[in-house]
Amino acid sequence: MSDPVSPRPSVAIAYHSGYGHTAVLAEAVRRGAAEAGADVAFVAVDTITDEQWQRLDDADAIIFGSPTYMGGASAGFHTFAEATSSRFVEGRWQDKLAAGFTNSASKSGDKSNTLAFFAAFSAQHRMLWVSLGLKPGWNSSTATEHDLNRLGYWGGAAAQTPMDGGTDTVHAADIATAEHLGARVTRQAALVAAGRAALAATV
Ligand SMILES: Cc1cc2nc3c(=O)[nH]c(=O)nc-3n(C[C@H](O)[C@H](O)[C@H](O)COP(=O)(O)O)c2cc1C
Repeated sequence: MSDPVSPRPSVAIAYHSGYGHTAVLAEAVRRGAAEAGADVAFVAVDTITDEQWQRLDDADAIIFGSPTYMGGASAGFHTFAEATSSRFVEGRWQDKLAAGFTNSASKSGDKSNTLAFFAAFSAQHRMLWVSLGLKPGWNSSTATEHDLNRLGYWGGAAAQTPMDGGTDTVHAADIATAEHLGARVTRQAALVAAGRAALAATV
């Protein structure tokens, strides 16, 4: 993890995307984190390198992303998750912050399962889960599909993209919600680092 007195938290985004939609969201998470002041590592988990594994190990926070395939995270993400088992044994990611995002074709599409998996996976690594931190959008007669968190998730950022649409069809509100997640995790990581530094100064 970064120096506890550093004001610039290190945030890694570890994602899989089969057809590019989730990659658009990952870019949005990256933008939100960078604009909030993070030093961002951007990792496509199906092509992860030794250097990128090191960036994950060094990060203050890791934000996981995957499309929802067959009611859960994709096989590409699961391959990565299983490859982290030595880190799980060693507790190498213990006390890092964690968060997640997903995308699917259906409005629901069982995305909750994917976010719940990310939370369980993070808990196995003894990480600290950061929720989306937004009220639900698009849930009253005056609300619209352009609201942040238009799909009404709490565990993480969720998006819906037509399965036959190009990467330009990822919904602007979902992109903004993903940017929010990146910024929120960055702020929480800065707070935790500051708190740890303050505690360390008292002993
Ligand atoms: C193998 C497979 C399984 C899928 N399963 C689901 C699903 O369970 N629920 C859903 O809503 N969409 C499902 N979809 C649609 C994808 O979630 C959707 O196309 C998504 O935008 C793909 O993201 P990507 O471009 O990052 O791969 C599935 C697509 C594939 C290829």
